[in-house]
Amino acid sequence: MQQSIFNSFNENILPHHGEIRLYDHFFDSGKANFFFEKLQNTIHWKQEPIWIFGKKVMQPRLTALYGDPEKTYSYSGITMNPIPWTAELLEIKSSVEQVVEKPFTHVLLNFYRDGQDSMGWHRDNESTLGPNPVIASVSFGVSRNFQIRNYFDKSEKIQIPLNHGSLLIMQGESQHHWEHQIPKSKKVAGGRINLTFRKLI
Ligand SMILES: O=C(O)CCC(=O)C(=O)O
Ligand SMILES: [Fe+2]
Repeated sequence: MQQSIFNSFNENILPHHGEIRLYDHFFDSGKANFFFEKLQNTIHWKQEPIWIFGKKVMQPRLTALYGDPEKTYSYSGITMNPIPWTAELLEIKSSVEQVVEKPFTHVLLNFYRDGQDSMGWHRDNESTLGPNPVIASVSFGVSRNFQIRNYFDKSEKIQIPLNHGSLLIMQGESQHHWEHQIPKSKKVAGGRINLTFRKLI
């Protein structure tokens, strides 16, 4: 049986204002290996530009958006059209939904090819995600550090490794009060695929 999201084994990582919970071995290593290979080879990965302070820059990673066809997703000045769900993505989505007990409409995928690929500080607080979004983040491949800091007091910082097959759930006020990033690392060798399931309203 799947664990409930409110199970005490998966304690809230945040000290206040929102919830972030980690399920470290959500997928066993056999399943996680299968999904990493499959996604690496079949997802339509692209390197897309974004706008930062009025400047167009290439994102330091590959991305893709899959999901229900009728809605597009916009962030950092770009609009992405979803590609229809694949069998593997639907399988991962359904496992995650059994824990979260809420449906998702889209998944944003990130492929960090090596330690030089990264994602900068941000909050997932676009109005199309609703006021207190639930975001479920699945990781396959090499472990990368996930850093979280208080948006209003940047000295309050938390770091956790996101391992092969892990599931991280962010909800409540977390996207108002806290920002997150995947920093570059000289120590990392190998690729990592991350999927963030979202509900667009
Ligand atoms: O790669 C990760 O774990 C973070 C992804 C993320 O924050 C996002 O897609 O918004
Ligand atoms: Fe994010």
